[in-house]
Amino acid sequence: MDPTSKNAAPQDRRYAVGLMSGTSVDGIDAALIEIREGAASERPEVRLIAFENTPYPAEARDEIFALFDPSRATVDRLGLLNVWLGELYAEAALSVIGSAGMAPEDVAVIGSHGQTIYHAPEPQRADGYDLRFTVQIGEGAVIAARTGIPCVSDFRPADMAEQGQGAPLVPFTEYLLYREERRTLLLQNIGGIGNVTVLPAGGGPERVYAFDTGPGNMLIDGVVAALYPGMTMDAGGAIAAGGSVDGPLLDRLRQEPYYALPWPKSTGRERFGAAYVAELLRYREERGMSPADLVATVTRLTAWSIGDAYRRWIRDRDPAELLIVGGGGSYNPVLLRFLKQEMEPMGVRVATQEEVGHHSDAKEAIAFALLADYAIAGRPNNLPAVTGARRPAVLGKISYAYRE
Ligand SMILES: Nc1ncnc2c1ncn2[C@@H]1O[C@H](COP(=O)(O)OP(=O)(O)OP(=O)(O)O)[C@@H](O)[C@H]1O
Ligand SMILES: CC(=O)N[C@H]1[C@@H]2OC[C@@H](O2)[C@@H](O)[C@@H]1O[C@H](C)C(=O)O
Repeated sequence: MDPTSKNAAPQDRRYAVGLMSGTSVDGIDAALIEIREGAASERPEVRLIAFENTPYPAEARDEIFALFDPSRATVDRLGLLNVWLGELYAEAALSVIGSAGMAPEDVAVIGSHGQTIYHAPEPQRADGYDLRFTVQIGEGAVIAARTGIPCVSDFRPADMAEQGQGAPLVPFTEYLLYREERRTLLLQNIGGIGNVTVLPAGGGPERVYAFDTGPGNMLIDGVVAALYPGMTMDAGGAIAAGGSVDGPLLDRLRQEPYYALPWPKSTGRERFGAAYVAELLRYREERGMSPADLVATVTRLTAWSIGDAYRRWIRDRDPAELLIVGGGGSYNPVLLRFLKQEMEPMGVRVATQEEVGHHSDAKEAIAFALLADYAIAGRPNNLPAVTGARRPAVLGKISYAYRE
């Protein structure tokens, strides 16, 4: 094929960087991957070459949290943080490339998820239009300018423009990379929010579905940060291990209407953020509950919500053999123990990404590298069955770099 033709196949072997900064705002994940076209280009082969996590500077982290409150997210602050994060993301990309002894010229594309500041996937009626929007910041033009590498960013709006939820996007790459002929797999990410992807045995892309199960670490982190000054997470589940689950509170929390909503559905801080945590803290004070008991209870709730999602929406249609847990929650042994107690009686084995030969932390960054690789080639990279979009779309906005 003429390599200059518009339809030229992408280079056989290429390198891409993926940047992810998730809803828990713990930092920037950067993955450098090698992509090779698989047989008949059906399944790309991906190899992780380098991975780094750079914590956000405290100042930037504080500003991100401040802007989660829409009344404080004025255009001047949002505009500034957008380019500020662009600088931080560019540094993270250059650093992971350097760590592998490679140069920016070796890398074909950067895919940057950005920082979600606000997500409003349900249509809002205005002027006769049904409007959905989502705000991810971290300016792609800055990333491209600093690195000299084309950057694909802002992936979600193109899916929403087709009436999709704009989330979750990672199932597209999970389908490419994990699907099996004989086993139905559940891929459960426990980040800030929890989300599950169902890959039915031997099924095509139209059989995949995925949705947010509810809180991931968001409630655990929120409660810990409020009750244990200086801490941002329940590292190793140490606090939950010393507490007991409060049955009446757990029962009450299970009534949250989100769990009973049918998919497609997605959620975020708007539902399980500061206001929700403030209510939990009030309840604890009124009842004189110990801090550790509250942490244990929200840990149990998080595991329950994952089991509940399987019981309610998945088990009857796609009985699964294995649930693979990824995201920071897989480093919390108490959460994992509770999750096993939920899933194993239903015949689903629980394993971590590491236990099946992958990397929990790098998974989403790898996904955005691969999504960018599709975007830059003009190939559709959403799963309409998953997001609810009415048709496939090419997600991501491209900022080209000027190369001398
Ligand atoms: N050693 C650990 N012990 C307990 N919890 C941990 C540990 N390491 C990470 N976590 C939890 O994982 C969270 C970060 O998870 P992750 O990086 O997967 O989230 P994210 O990518 O920001 O979120 P999302 O996937 O929802 O966008 C931390 O905030 C913390 O709650
Ligand atoms: C709007 C947004 O940032 N959503 C995140 C969030 O964090 C987990 C879950 O909620 C998922 O829907 C999504 O991220 C991943 C990367 C996704 O789109 O697949």
